[in-house]
Amino acid sequence: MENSYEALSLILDSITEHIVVIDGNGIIQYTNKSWSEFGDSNACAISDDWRGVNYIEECDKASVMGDDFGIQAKKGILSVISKEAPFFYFEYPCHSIDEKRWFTMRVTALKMSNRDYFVISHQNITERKLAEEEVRNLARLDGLTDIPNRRTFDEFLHNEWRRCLRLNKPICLAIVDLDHFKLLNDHYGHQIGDECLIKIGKLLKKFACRPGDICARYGGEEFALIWADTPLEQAERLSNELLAKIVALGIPNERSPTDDYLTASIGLAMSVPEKDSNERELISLADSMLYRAKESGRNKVELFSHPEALQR
Ligand SMILES: Nc1nc2c(ncn2[C@@H]2O[C@H](COP(=O)(O)OP(=O)(O)OP(=O)(O)O)[C@@H](O)[C@H]2O)c(=O)[nH]1
Repeated sequence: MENSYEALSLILDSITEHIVVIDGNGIIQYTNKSWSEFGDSNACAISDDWRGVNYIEECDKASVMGDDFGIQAKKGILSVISKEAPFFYFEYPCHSIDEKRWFTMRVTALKMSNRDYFVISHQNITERKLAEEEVRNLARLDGLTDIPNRRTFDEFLHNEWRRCLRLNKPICLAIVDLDHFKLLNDHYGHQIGDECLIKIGKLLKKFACRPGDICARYGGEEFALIWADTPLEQAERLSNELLAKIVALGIPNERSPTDDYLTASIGLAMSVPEKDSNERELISLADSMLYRAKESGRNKVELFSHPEALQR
């Protein structure tokens, strides 16, 4: 095969990685075709007129415009130029208006004609990132109802508890347990039971809309909702609304001794987290309120809050 500059340049132009070579001062010496094409399609001014452009300064410009990855890229390039690191590698998001995208950036040193150069290559890793995101989502969600699972719920509550502690804000937890669900399962079959759980999951999603909210499948026919930074009266109103919506689904449960249609009971608890307290107290309070709701007739909300929290 021909061993010429032209042949090597054609080879570099044929690969999908975006490659740019800079000198020790950051001045661009070479770019391959993929690099220029990517620049063109993303309206980068330096894509075709790159001669004399300082790549490191371009990273600076990106960071001034709020791109933290520009700062990381610059640090990485400088660490290889100063021989502090043998190479630099990082993954960064670079989303366009209509598409999620991720890239890797790799910086390696290159000695040519006794001069130091640095090869910076960018590779599109969007496919891998989307697959990883999908796996992460599957691990976070309950397989039947497609809402967060117990593990996600526990993590979320732990974080929200600490956030509300820092901000001195109230946090509410509602444990929602379907009434006489065993009778529904036994009478109509497990598959119909599953369909009910899916409907309840869909409904719960509508009750967890803000960033501090979550709904989750807590156990078999038990669900949970967290409403962070929410006063008890508002959580009580939401809980009652949820019970009414469950009845309005009109799911028959004719063997139930308490109602002809599927209902639920809710144990609701509110707390304003304090130092040395933890979220387990809130869970056990909501649990005991749920027990009370079941004991006192079902299809109702029982609530608890620390008396001092009520005064805030
Ligand atoms: N179809 C279906 N049923 C489930 C699932 N997980 C739990 N269950 C059923 O939920 C029922 C829960 O029964 P219990 O704990 O006795 O509660 P309950 O009948 O709702 O009675 P109360 O809570 O006292 O009103 C059991 O029959 C479980 O088999 C599931 O994934 N699918």
